[in-house]
Amino acid sequence: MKLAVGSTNPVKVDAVERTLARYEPTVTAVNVDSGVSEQPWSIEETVTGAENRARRALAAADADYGVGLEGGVARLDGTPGLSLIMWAAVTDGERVGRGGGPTLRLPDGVAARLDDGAELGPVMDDLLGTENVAESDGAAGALTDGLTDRADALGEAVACAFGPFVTPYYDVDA
Ligand SMILES: O=P(O)(O)OP(=O)(O)OP(=O)(O)OC[C@H]1O[C@@H](n2cnc3c(O)ncnc32)[C@H](O)[C@@H]1O
Ligand SMILES: [Mg+2]
Repeated sequence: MKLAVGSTNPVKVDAVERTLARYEPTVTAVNVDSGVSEQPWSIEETVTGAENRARRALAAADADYGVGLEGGVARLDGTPGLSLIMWAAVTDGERVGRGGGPTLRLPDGVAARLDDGAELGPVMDDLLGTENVAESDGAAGALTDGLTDRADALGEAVACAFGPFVTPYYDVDA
């Protein structure tokens, strides 16, 4: 399976490679514009970023599928505070599959800085005393003491987005 991933962030490439290992993927990382803010602030904007990355990656590389991953934040109905969300999109050039990853609450101190216009990656680095945590364990790793991490979390979104392409069930009547 030939895949074009719409990011050069190693954690995103790793998430795709590991999740789809069964299909022995060859992965090309493509530096595309997400077409949304650096820090998406809603489910809609985050999904749109993932879709744009998937389409643009497929257009730029010789691949069977384009895969886009986008991180965002959102205030979700029924939960307090600000949540970190993540979405994946997959396209074969015709259809698009979408899948969400885990959601976790951000600390209120982090949320306050995002409210002031900051991006999550640098704010997490300030909190943790790290450099580029968004390219390794991520907020998901740091805020769970490693019970999960950003690659695993993004991988769940990738798996869910691939459903329509790797099963027959989206094309039949139930
Ligand atoms: O190079 P790209 O693909 O853009 O990788 P990125 O790390 O910037 O990832 P996103 O654009 O999808 O994420 C939007 C912002 O949210 C941050 N972010 C998302 N998930 C994160 C995580 O688990 N830990 C730290 N920062 C995260 C990220 O660093 C950006 O500032
Ligand atoms: Mg980014």
